[in-house]
Amino acid sequence: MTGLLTLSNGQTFKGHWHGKSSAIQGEVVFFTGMTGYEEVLTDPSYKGQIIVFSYPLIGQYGIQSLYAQSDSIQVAGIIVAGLYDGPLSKGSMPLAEFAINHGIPILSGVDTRSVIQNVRESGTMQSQLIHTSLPELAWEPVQTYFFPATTTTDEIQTVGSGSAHIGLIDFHYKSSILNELLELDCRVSIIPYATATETLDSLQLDGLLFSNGPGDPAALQHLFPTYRDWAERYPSFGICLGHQVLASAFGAKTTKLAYGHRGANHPVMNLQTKRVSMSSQNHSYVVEKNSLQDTPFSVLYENVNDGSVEGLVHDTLPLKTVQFHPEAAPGPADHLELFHQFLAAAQQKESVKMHA
Ligand SMILES: NC(=O)CC[C@H](N)C(=O)O
Repeated sequence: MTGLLTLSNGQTFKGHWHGKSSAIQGEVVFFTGMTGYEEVLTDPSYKGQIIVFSYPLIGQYGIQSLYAQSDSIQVAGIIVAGLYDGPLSKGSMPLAEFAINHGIPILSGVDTRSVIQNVRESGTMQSQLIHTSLPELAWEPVQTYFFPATTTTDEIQTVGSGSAHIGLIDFHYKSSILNELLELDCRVSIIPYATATETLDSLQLDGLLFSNGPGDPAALQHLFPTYRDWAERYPSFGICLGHQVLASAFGAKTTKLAYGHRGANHPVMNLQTKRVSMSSQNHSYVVEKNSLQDTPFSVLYENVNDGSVEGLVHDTLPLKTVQFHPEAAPGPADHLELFHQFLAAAQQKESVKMHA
C-alpha cells in the first residue's frame, strides 16, 4: 500500500503506508534522537504534528508502556526511513501495531534525509499524509495561536503523599515530569491551566511547576496576568511551554524558530558557571533575547548552536524556567538537579511574598 507525504512547498515523498487508509494534515517536524520514539509519540507537546524521525531505523525495541508520556499517541502521523519488524523482547509491542491500534498512520521507506533537508531549507510547514487510494485533500487554513482548549483533567487531582505540595500547572504535561516530582517525594496537585486563583490558593501549595505543552504560548495571553501573580507568590519552575508562558507573563516576547529543536543532544551553556551540558528538546517557539531588557529576568541557559534563550532566572524571586526538558524523557539526565533546586526553593516558600 503506497502513501504520500506532501509538503506545502509542493515536494512529495512516497512511502509504504501502515494502518487504515486516511488523509491528514499537520505541521511536519523532525526529531534527531537515536532512541526515544515512544516518548516522542506520546508527548502531548507534539499534538497534531507529523513527525519525521531522522534516525534510519525506528521501532527496534518495540513499545513498552513504561516510557509513555500520556495515555495515547499524540502525533498525527509518523514518517520513518526503516520500520523495524523483527523479533522483540517479551512484553514489547511492535511499533506498527501500537500506531495502528491508535489509528495513527505510519509511512515507512521514506527518504527522510530529503524531507528533513526540505524542512531545514523552507522552515516548518504544513504537510499532508495521504493514502494513494484517496482523492486529494484540500489544504486547511492554519490556525494561528493554536492551543488545545481541553486539559488532561477537568478537575484538580492530587497524587502522592510526600511532604512538599507542588501544583503542576497542566498545559498537557508529560508524565515523566509528574513522575520526577513523585520520585522526589512530593504530593502533586495537577491543576488545569485556567483554574481560578482562589481555588489555587485554597490548596496551600509550596510551589508551582508550569508544564510543557503543545502550540503557541501567545494563545494563553489572556492568562498572563494570572500567571505573573501566581509566580510572584509561589516558588515557581517552568518547563518548555511553561518557560515561554512565564517569560511572557513578565513582559518578554516569543517568536517561532525556522524549524525548531527536537532531539536528545542539544548543547546548552549555563551562563553563570559557563558549563555546557546536553539537553533533551522539543519546541518551535523561543523567548526573544532582546525582549528581556525590561523584564526581571536574566538568561541562565543559552543554546550553544544558535545562541537562543534556553533558560531564565528571576533577579529576586525563586523563579527559574528552562526551554529544554530536564525530566530527560527521552534524553540525557544532566539537568535533573533543576528539580532539586526547585524543591529546595519550595521548602523555603516563606521567602516569597505570600498571599494574605
Ligand atoms: N515541549 C513544549 O512544551 C513545546 C512548547 C511549544 N509548544 C513549542 O513548540 O515551542
